[in-house]
Amino acid sequence: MQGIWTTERIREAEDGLLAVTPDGELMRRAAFGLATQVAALLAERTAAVSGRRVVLLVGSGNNGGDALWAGAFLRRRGVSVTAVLLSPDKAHPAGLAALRRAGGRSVSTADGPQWIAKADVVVDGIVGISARGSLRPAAAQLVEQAEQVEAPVVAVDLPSGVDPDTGAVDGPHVTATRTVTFGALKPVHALAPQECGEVALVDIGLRPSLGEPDLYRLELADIAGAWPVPGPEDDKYSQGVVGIAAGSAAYPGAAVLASGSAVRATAGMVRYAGHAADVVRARWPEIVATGSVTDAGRVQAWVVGPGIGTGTEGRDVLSHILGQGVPVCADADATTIIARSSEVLDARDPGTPLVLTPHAGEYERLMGHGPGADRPAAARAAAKKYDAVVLLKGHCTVVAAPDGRASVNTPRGSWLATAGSGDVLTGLVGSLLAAGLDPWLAASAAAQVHSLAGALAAEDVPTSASALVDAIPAALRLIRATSH
Ligand SMILES: NC(=O)C1=CN([C@@H]2O[C@H](COP(=O)(O)OP(=O)(O)OC[C@H]3O[C@@H](n4cnc5c(N)ncnc54)[C@H](O)[C@@H]3O)[C@@H](O)[C@H]2O)[C@H](O)CC1
Ligand SMILES: [K+]
Repeated sequence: MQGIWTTERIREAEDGLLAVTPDGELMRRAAFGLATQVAALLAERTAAVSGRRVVLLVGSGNNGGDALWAGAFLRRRGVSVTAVLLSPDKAHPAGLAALRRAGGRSVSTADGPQWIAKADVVVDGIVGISARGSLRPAAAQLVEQAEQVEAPVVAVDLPSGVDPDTGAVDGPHVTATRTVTFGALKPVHALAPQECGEVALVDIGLRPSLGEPDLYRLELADIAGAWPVPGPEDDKYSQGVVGIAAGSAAYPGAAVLASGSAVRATAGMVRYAGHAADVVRARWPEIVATGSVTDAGRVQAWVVGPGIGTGTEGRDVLSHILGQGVPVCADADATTIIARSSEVLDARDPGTPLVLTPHAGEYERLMGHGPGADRPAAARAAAKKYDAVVLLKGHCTVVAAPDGRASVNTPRGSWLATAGSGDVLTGLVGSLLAAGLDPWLAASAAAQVHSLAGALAAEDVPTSASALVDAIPAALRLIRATSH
């Protein structure tokens, strides 16, 4: 799993490391890694490095210092380097001196546009982890000039104008082709993938001083290791039987999608219980379908909610399932029932794992306010309030556990914004809960498989939840291929 640390933790660790590292050494390590990445992009985009033109947008802090030192390193490779100084009198002195010694030039923001217009690559060294609030006018103007030209932007540490700890964007901001970050990933790198572009991590020896991550991102290899694969001694029961309580006679679709997702996700048995039994049975003959949850046989986990309605019958179904003493993934209508009358949760034995999968609107019903800009904090608050794992859906899905663990999913386009996509996700979560995975890991892995299947089903054109279900095996094959 990839570790992600907040800027506060990064700064603490950097201060510790700075105290034991020769003055300026950390910055030169960072800047050398940055220069290497810029040179690689020049070679990629213009088939040459020497003679190409790089423009540095330089703020008044160490982020600007990184950019200036990188400019000095690029000068050694024959690159023409021009630094546009936002605050000439506050630009990093040692970095600026190094750039000038190496034959680079510096200009004021007034001359910025003419140099930016001729750049092959623009380096955004305006602000890094000490950014506060939206970009100040002069910086915003420079960013707007850079966004107007063809040249790709390389962000130093993180794209300026994007909140380093939440990835929130408020006003003009850099959209980078590549972000070169130092020491460790910050939340922005996982929460704002469009603004960061491809993220390159430069090791500056920070990791040993960092301690436990604040956030995690599952790699495909982590999922490969977690996904249940039947062995010789397995049978249809031993891999975990998941029960699906979803849909109604009027709305069988959610039942078909959630059940289908569970069938595709694992080889274990899937039971369905509800009024859509005939439709589900016809579509998925593998499924043992009954008309009511009280008739359903033993399961190791339940999925409940999509299409069950929010009336007394839906509530009775939810209450019955919560009292079965097995992990439950409550989604859609079940979320609304819990938000309206949380005493329904009293049916749950303490310690019975519960996973809630709200989108922003359902989150608002659960919490009385929207998730806001800091989505890991929002998911953690809901996880604590409901003593449940909370999978907060969004472009970047965040999964938080009551113990504070939080993971950020890797979005792969927005193809999942299609009707029924949530039903497919909840079937995936339930299958992994039935297989006995830690509920936070189950929800985190399901979110990743869901987004991977979405990308595979879409192949860059709109897709549908049914196609998403059919793409689950391809997603799992891709994941398993990473572990060989
Ligand atoms: N510590 C190290 O040696 C290393 C640091 N690295 C790089 O340093 C930056 C963090 O540098 P810092 O000096 O703390 O601040 P910044 O350069 O990020 O920005 C502060 C600077 O920007 C101005 N500012 C703040 N908010 C805004 C805004 N909204 N609009 C415009 N300007 C803003 C503020 O006034 C300050 O002057 C880190 O990101 C790395 O790039 C490397 O990691 C190497 C080791
Ligand atoms: K930056």
